[in-house]
Amino acid sequence: MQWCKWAGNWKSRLQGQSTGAQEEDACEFLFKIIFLGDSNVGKTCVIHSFKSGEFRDIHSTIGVDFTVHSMDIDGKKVKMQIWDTAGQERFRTITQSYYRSAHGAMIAYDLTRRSTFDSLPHWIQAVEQYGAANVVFVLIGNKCDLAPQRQVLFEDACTLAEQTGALAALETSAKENRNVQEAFELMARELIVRNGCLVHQEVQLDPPNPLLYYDSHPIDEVESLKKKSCDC
Ligand SMILES: Nc1nc2c(ncn2[C@@H]2O[C@H](COP(=O)(O)OP(=O)(O)OP(=O)(O)O)[C@@H](O)[C@H]2O)c(=O)[nH]1
Ligand SMILES: [Mg+2]
Repeated sequence: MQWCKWAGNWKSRLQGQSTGAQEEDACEFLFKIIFLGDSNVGKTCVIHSFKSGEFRDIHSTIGVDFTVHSMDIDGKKVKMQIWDTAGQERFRTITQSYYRSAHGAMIAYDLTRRSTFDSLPHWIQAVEQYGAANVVFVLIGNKCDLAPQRQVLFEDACTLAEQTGALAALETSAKENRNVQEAFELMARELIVRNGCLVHQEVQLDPPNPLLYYDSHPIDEVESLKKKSCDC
């Protein structure tokens, strides 16, 4: 099994205690997450898998889509407002305007297509340029169910994560629903630590193209988050 080499002091961030100030326990959290990456890497499928646990073949995104999914983390209700952007070049100007108020960015590549990994520095730079300061970002190598066609080593993703200050590098499969919940939980835990208590009014709900709202699903224990690479 490959193990993810998290960048930074990830262990303490996954312990749960690091959010332990008593006043936070009563808080609800709302975080805006932007999902970026080249076209066809599987961004929309990963989001759908996160919400429903199911895989569905989906048409290429036009512009930006929006959805909300709730999580329960150590008894705290965390709403993840997810902005799914189109990877196609022709939508870049539109999508960049959605970076501004994001707390976190999931930057995805297709591990069977090297060119999508080579694009990551571009996406990271765009987050730095158009996003707020200190946006938390995670590198997502999707389609790990297609391991025989792999063109990107997991070690390369970990190295890039470390070099660029990413919170982590993970490999996911939207098709087999692997590491998808964990990727979002990792992001949520980090954002709780960094942002503390957020009121809903701080993030405006102004979706350009609303999708469905889904109920919350309890997610797995913290320990399982430490094993976040695919078995592929
Ligand atoms: N084998 C496999 N195929 C996947 C996976 N995730 C997505 N796909 C396929 O990859 C293709 C692209 O998926 P999308 O989710 O539409 O990709 P996207 O990144 O949202 O693309 P844009 O909206 O154009 O930016 C589809 O044919 C999916 O069926 C996965 O985990 N494994
Ligand atoms: Mg899409």
